[in-house]
Amino acid sequence: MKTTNSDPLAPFDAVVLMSFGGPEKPADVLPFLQNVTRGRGIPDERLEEVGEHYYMFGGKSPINEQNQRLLRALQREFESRGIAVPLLWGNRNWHPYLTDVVRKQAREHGARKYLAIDTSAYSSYSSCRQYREDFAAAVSTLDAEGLSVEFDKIRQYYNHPGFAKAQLDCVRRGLAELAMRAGSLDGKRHKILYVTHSIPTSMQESSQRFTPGYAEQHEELIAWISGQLNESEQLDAELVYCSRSGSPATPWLEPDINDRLRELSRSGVEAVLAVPLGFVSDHMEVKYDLDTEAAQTAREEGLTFLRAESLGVSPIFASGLVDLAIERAAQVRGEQVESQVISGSRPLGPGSGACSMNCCEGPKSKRALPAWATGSIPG
Ligand SMILES: CC1=C(CCC(=O)O)c2cc3nc(cc4[nH]c(cc5[nH]c(cc1n2)c(C)c5CCC(=O)O)c(CCC(=O)O)c4C)C(CCC(=O)O)=C3C
Ligand SMILES: [Fe+2]
Repeated sequence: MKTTNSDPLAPFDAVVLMSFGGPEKPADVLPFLQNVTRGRGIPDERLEEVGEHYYMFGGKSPINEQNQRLLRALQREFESRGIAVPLLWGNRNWHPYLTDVVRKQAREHGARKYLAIDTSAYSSYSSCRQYREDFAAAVSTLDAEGLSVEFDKIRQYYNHPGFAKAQLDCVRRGLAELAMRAGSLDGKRHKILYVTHSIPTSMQESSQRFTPGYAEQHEELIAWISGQLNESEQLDAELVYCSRSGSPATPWLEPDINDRLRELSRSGVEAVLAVPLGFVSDHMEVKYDLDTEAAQTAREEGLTFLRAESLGVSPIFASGLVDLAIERAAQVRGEQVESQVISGSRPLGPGSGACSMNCCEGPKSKRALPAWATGSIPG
């Protein structure tokens, strides 16, 4: 992206890669799960079950190492563009916590204005607004300690060309592998399942009040990817969900990938390429819910199951994130910026790089929380 400013990230004093966080060792698992589910009404049985997923992988989530790799990729991208702003890493649910990282930076370097790059591409309470609540909590905790800080964040980036092209690459490589294994691709026997994290249908509804909703954003990206694939790469594709939690009485987005695999197998499908579209790297959901559980379901059904790579530290993805940070900084400086989006999509928000003030409203219990309204463009 072209910029006339000598510091393309001005007025920000630091950039923070903001993520979910995950346990490092078995003793971390329970306190981590308690952090995640505080006030969220998740049944104890579900917590025990999810705890088992972590113990199965030695009590260590893959997410922190993935974030450290992404951090290094972003740092390299900063260096190649001559960006000297410090790059930090903070989490919502585990060390290093956002508030601790920002406190240190504010104390030691006087940094006040932070721009967050978060690891969620789509709009929803869990993937957008909850991060803004984290910023609000950090602001108020640090304010009480006499430290004044401010946050802004890049927009949700499901329709940014960097993210989208990096996903397309993963799909293409997955299809090539499927073609190699099966001899060739076959529209009748092979299928693409795009997989994302399920959310309660109430959360889906609140995600679509001002912008295309969580599910619709995935559908837009899937349509774009399908349009980019060659004729020889065309397979039927659909969106399915994983990682449902909460009470069975609460409706969540469906179909679940396991249910869909069983149906597909019974309708004559022989091989499936699962694309983890909702995850930017190999999180526990990818390692357990897809590579372990869904792979097992497929085996039981006699289906060939291939999992496309997740983005990880794809250079197109990392460089896209830096473009998004530059875009946001320019908007905050009041410059006219053209938001880059894939064809058939439009930027979120009326001229704002971020979600609108009232988007992605959370459950009633959380509504009183101040969400740091980046861009603060109402509605
Ligand atoms: C949309 C979405 C994303 C994608 C956007 C983003 O990345 O932010 C995401 C990411 C993640 N979710 C993660 C882990 C968990 N999510 C849980 C629970 C929940 N997730 C939800 C939604 C999402 N979650 C929801 C609606 C709940 C129910 C409770 C509530 O309403 O808040 C629970 C509690 C147990 C359970 O019920 O499963 C755990 C342990 C990890 C870390 C994985 C690792 O360790 O690698 C990551 C990256
Ligand atoms: Fe989650």
